[in-house]
Amino acid sequence: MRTAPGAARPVTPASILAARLEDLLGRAAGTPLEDDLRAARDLAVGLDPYVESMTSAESADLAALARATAAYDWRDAAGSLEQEMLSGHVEGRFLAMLAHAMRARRVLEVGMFTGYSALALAEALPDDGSVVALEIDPEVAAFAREQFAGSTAGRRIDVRVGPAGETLSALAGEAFDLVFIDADKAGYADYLETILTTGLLAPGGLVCVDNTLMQGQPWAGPDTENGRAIAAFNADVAADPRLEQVVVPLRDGITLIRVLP
Ligand SMILES: C[S@@+](CC[C@H](N)C(=O)[O-])C[C@H]1O[C@@H](n2cnc3c(N)ncnc32)[C@H](O)[C@@H]1O
Repeated sequence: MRTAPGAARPVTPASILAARLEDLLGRAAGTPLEDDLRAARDLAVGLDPYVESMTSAESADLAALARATAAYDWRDAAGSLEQEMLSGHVEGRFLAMLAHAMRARRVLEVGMFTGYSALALAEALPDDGSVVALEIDPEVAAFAREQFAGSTAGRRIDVRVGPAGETLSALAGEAFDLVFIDADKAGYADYLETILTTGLLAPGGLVCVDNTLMQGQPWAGPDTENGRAIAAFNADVAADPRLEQVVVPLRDGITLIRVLP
């Protein structure tokens, strides 16, 4: 279901919970549960705004990119693109913080959409750093390139258009300090395996994988294709003796993965 410009729907476990509690509170008006439900609603509804307000602000370039993405009518776009795909302020700051902490120079993104996370990462790199951003959809890649052209750090982003399975193979021989996987969920397992086994991850490098909570579907349903893909991916990573990982419950979940020495 693609929303009208500006009217984003809840797509994270916390925002879905908040919307459900809001609905329950409306239905419980005048009952003995009303006060307790209001307290639960306030806790859930206030979480994201509080986290946002206590996180360093996004750059003017990122704010403009987010505004342009929200203003665009994705109902006309091919495929299943929608404004809710954009990672946004807090996740962008989180990725940038990781890039800074690691002193990353080379970053790889699998699944760029309109370029929010690519630009957030590019802003965190030194002048000679670069982000290689993979995207299958040529129209959204053109949208992102336009945004990058009007930004300060956009020149550090190298966009490669095509199916990630193919563009990853073409990158063989290059090594990246930080890899962000955020494309089709059914492809995650293959992307991670390719990255781990073809030298794309530099020694000491980190892989970040987005949407690993998938709106709560792996533990609370409903049963969807994406939910099943993420549940299987998470279980495989958890059982992989080569890896150490932590699932960070930020937005829709980000798993950080490193290869054990
Ligand atoms: C969740 S969005 C990425 C959001 C982006 N990282 C951000 O933070 O704003 C997923 C993107 O992956 C792209 N994608 C889906 N399947 C792909 C594939 N096989 N190869 C490359 N990109 C793919 C989609 O077109 C979409 O733009």
